[in-house]
Amino acid sequence: MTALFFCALMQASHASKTPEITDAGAFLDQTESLRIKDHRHFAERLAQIHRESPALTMAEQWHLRYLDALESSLEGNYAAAEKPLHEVIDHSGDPMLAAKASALLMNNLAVERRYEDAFKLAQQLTIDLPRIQDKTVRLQVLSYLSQMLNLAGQTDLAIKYAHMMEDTVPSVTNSCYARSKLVAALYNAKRLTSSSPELKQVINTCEAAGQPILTTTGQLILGTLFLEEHQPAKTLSLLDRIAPAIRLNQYYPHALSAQAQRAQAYEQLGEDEYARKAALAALAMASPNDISDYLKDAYEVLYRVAKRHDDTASALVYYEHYVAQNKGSLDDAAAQALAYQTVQQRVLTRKLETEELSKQNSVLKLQQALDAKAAEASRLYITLLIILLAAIAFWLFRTLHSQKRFKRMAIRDGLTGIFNHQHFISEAGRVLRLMEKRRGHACLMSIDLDHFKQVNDTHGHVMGDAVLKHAVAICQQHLRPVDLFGRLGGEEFGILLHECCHNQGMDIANQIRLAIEASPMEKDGSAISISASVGLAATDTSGYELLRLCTEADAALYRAKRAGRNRVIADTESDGLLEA
Ligand SMILES: Nc1nc2c(ncn2[C@@H]2O[C@H](COP(=O)(O)OP(=O)(O)OP(=O)(O)O)[C@@H](O)[C@H]2O)c(=O)[nH]1
Repeated sequence: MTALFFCALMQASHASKTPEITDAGAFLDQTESLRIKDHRHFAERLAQIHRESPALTMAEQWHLRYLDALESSLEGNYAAAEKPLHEVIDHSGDPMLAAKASALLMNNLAVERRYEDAFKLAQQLTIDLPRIQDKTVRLQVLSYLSQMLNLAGQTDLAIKYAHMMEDTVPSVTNSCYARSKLVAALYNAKRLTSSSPELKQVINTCEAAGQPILTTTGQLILGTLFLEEHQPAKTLSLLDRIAPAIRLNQYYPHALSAQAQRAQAYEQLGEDEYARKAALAALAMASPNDISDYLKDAYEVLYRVAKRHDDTASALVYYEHYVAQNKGSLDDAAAQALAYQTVQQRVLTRKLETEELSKQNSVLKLQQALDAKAAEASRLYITLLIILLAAIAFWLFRTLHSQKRFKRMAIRDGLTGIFNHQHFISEAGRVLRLMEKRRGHACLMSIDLDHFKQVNDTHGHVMGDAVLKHAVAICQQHLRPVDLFGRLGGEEFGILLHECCHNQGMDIANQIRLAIEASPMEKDGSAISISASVGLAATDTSGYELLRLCTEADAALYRAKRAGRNRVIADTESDGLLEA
């Protein structure tokens, strides 16, 4: 019975005049709108546009090619339609036209029983569906999809697409198309009874929409349901009522279906002779190689009637035909279902492969992201480590520098850089103990600049500092690294000469004094004369005790001052003072 809906879109044509082609695009659109309503007029207009060959844009040329393919399809010449439809799909560059071409090609392929190719297109159209925004095209695609899925036994999907059709373009005609697909799917799903509201709706809507073929299709389904519900009288009454419309429509599947139903109804009523005649009338309509459910029903009726009347030979022949039709019909259904499953399986496999690839891709991406993060973290750690090491190094440097500074501050005089008093005394004590052990000699000098107060008073304190540094530098020129040199306070300095006896000490002290005297301080082109008094004590005359050496050197210095300054005086054991 599904076949009733299949390719049932052609309607008896009405003669009408063809206008002149002024706007080719509009002319093509109007022509397309006639494709179902008025096939003859549609064909005439196509012939006209080819005859008059108006100048067409590229888009119009593609549209015309599609309409030519549509015409071939409506004429049943599916082979002629296939190539142009493929060209429109692949090269027109117009997604809506390509969608219409795909839907039409899918329908043609199904009619030719090339189910696998048809379902491949159905699969693609299902994917493209959300992008098909043009409502008319969408309606057309949904209609073909519902039909295809119904063929494949996917009735739930077929019902879903039929509902979507009704929502797409609300109009009586579209409602008729949508409800036809819905009823076909519901019937196939065995969800219809003779009292189902959907059935009444489709008959009434299609009648109101002026769609006689679809109206009759609905009515024939009702007839079949009456038969399934064992109400043959109702079937016959219905068939009588719609007979004029069937004759007028001249639609072969309807005529065949009606005849087969009539045979079944008579058989159910026990009217075997009427049943036999009706079944033979059905067979008479068919071509020798036709395979259909209606022929199967007719042969079944003939077989049972012959059997009941003990016409075994005829019964056997009819039974063979019945089996052939049944097998053909079952084979066709099986081929449809198998093709659908094959395409679905391929799609599923591709999907799984894609998912697997995308999973692998995700893992790779994740890995890359992790690697990048790890590299970033490593860079961060390295940077932090470098900063930390730099901070530690800086801290160490600062600490060592500070320690060095503090150490220096602890042992050196801030102005002159030589040992301070405390460190000089401690070092001098150590060296004297060493000398005492080795039985070596050392000399302790106490040096004091003369009249230094006057330098400060005359030239200022800053100049006084410069003179102090100048005097220290002169002294250092006469000392060895092993000798100790310290500032004992103010303008007074101490020197401990290492491995040095009394006489050597006197010589060095004198050299220093003379050098100071001979090196006046330069200031603004004039010279500031300086001199120093020196007191000397030596271990070979005063022993190794530091306190005694200091006391004696100081006493000698005091005497040098009193004796007139700028001189060296040594304390001796015998005669007290010895002036150099
Ligand atoms: N510019 C400067 N002056 C200092 C420093 N320490 C001490 N003095 C000064 O040195 C002077 C020492 O003076 P005095 O003790 O009277 O001795 P003097 O003037 O050298 O006289 P005599 O020692 O008797 O020859 C004082 O004026 C101190 O202020 C210093 O670090 N810098």
